[in-house]
Amino acid sequence: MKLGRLNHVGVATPSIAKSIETYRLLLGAETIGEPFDLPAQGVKVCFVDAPNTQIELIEPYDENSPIAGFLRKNPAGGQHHVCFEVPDIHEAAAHMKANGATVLGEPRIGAHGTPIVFVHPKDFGGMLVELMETPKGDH
Ligand SMILES: CC[C@@H](C(=O)O)C(=O)SCCNC(=O)CCNC(=O)[C@H](O)C(C)(C)COP(=O)(O)OP(=O)(O)OC[C@H]1O[C@@H](n2cnc3c(N)ncnc32)[C@H](O)[C@@H]1OP(=O)(O)O
Ligand SMILES: [Co+2]
Repeated sequence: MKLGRLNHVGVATPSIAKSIETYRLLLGAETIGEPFDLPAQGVKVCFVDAPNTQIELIEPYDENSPIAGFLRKNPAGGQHHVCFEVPDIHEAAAHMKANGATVLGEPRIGAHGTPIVFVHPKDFGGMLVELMETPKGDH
């Protein structure tokens, strides 16, 4: 297991459109991608570029979204997860499990087109962690 760079901070929002306005107005964000749907992950997604990482705005795709419960508890939205890159997702998931952490499901393809997996917030002091395999060529 080798900890890689902070790829993104996931921020749940009831409205990506409204959040984009806020990031432009209050933070001066200039490079903001086009929002897109990821039905397989139950979210709509939009990336806001910061110089050293990205903010991943996520809005529920439908009522079965994994972030629906979070938004019921936090109706205005909020910081939802942090995503660290790892060289090998299967090795990282096995390492987590071997050390007693709760890996949520099997690796699947995430918003950057590489495999991701989530680790339960109880294993990280209340912070939901996403692991993402470093895209080929970024090593
Ligand atoms: C865009 C695609 C992809 C990418 O490529 O980047 C993504 O980022 S997708 C992001 C959305 N997908 C996921 O979050 C998938 C993994 N998440 C889950 O499996 C669940 O959300 C969860 C973490 C297991 C929580 O399940 P849920 O049923 O929503 O919550 P509970 O109500 O049962 O809560 C249990 C417990 O956990 C606390 N909690 C819930 N969400 C978070 C969170 N984001 N951060 C911190 N803590 C969280 C919740 O408050 C409960 O705590 P207690 O009340 O103390 O038990
Ligand atoms: Co994410």
